[in-house]
Amino acid sequence: MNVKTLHDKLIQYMARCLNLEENSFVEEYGGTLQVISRFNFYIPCLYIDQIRTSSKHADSAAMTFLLQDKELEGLEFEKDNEWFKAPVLPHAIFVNVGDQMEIMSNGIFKSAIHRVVPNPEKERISLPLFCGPAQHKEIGPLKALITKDQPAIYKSVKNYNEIFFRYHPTGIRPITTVKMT
Ligand SMILES: O=C(O)CCC(=O)C(=O)O
Ligand SMILES: [Fe+2]
Repeated sequence: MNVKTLHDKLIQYMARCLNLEENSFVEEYGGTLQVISRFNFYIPCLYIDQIRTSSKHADSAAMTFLLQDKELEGLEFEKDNEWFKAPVLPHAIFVNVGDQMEIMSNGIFKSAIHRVVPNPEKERISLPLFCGPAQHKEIGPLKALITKDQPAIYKSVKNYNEIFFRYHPTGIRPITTVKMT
């Protein structure tokens, strides 16, 4: 199964979980899936507290597929102000919800806040695939998820990656800048 097939299946199931027509998210993407891959190589590092704090983020993508280091843990997720370690599961693909899925689902699927804790002695690698709509496509909360009781909480956006990389280094959580006021 290739990445597009896996990705599209997953967002079809996610649409069905919300009682939506199964292609609702696929159609919001406008027919193009953009996949950006990155190879993360973490050198041994003693500045554990600084890196732990500065690496906190949620991904800009809609969905991230992440292949983690086969031996070394390091990834942690935040829930209710507590941090939880992602286990080392060789060859497993971790799936994260990113900001663009939070926007399209009108806040129902929350983007996962995570961070990486460096190891003082060993190198670590990871390979994320950031999947989302093409950047020229405007996306927003799906119409079927906007009601009188639950109005749109996010604005429609284009090129969210640009917004993300403008705000992320400043410490402002990028998704908060596209909230309805
Ligand atoms: O290295 C990891 O396990 C996570 C990397 C990550 O969160 C990212 O590249 O956005
Ligand atoms: Fe990430």
